[in-house]
Amino acid sequence: MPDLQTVVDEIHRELSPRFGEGRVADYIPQLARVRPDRFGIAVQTVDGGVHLAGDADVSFSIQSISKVFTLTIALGKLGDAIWKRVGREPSGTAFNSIVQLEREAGIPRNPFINAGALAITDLLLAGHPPKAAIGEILRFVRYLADDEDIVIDHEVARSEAATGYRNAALANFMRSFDRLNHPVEHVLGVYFHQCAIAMSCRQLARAGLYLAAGGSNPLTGHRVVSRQRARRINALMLTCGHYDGSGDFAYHVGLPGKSGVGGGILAIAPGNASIAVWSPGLNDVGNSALGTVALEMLAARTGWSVFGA
Ligand SMILES: NC(=O)CC[C@H](N)C(=O)O
Repeated sequence: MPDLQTVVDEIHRELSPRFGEGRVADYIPQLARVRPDRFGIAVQTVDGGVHLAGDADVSFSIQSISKVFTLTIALGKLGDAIWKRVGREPSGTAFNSIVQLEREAGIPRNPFINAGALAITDLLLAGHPPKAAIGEILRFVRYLADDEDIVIDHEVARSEAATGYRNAALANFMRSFDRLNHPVEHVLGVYFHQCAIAMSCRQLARAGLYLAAGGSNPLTGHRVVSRQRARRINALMLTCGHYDGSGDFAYHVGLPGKSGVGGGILAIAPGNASIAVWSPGLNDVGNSALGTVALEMLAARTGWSVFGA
């Protein structure tokens, strides 16, 4: 096993001529104006090592990566009952697709596509006004990362709401099948705020550590979920975490991962490390283009692919 800091530095150096590749999300101005040549990587190992390169301490919009954290909260509250509301199969469709919802009676394929995340957010609203649900999600992320400085970018949340016609359509459609218990505006409000959480690669890698370390955070000693639950969340990330690019991500990288349209990816090397990369340029399916390449290089050089070294 080569020295991890050397590996991370080499990936950063070798990719630097390609910084800016892909297409930055432009559906809201706050994402459209992010510099496309940003690149950060953070590797947080289960034994406490942290290896950073590039813009690893610059905050970005975690967007759909938040779906891992809301799924974890929902499982903690309701356990396997959540699977009545959302499936566990890859969708093979875009993250914001509506087509399967009609055929499948308003039950989204998995918790990582938008429709599935909205169903999970609806569950988190039980007994809470939207503000409290948002507070709970933020507190949980801070607890995971052991960092009270993580905040929500309210400008991003407002812009998401102003342009969120697709998400509103998905939520209304599910509501028409009686698959949401709370008002559509409440579900959307919470969802837009969870997407607007801003974190750096360093913070994100720390927040994901419980998934790499059998459900507890070895830095804080906190048990977050059971070993079995951590394994299962990783399985969902592997099969569904990159939408209709999940098969390709598994093929090239071989790690459970969750992408966000802000250009971040959280990847888990079970037993070894939690990894966050950020490069805002996206590929055709809306996943970070260079982020995926960086993780492919990391997995190849460390032998961390779950399919074998
Ligand atoms: N892929 C993503 O990161 C999607 C999140 C984005 N806020 C949306 O709901 O469309």
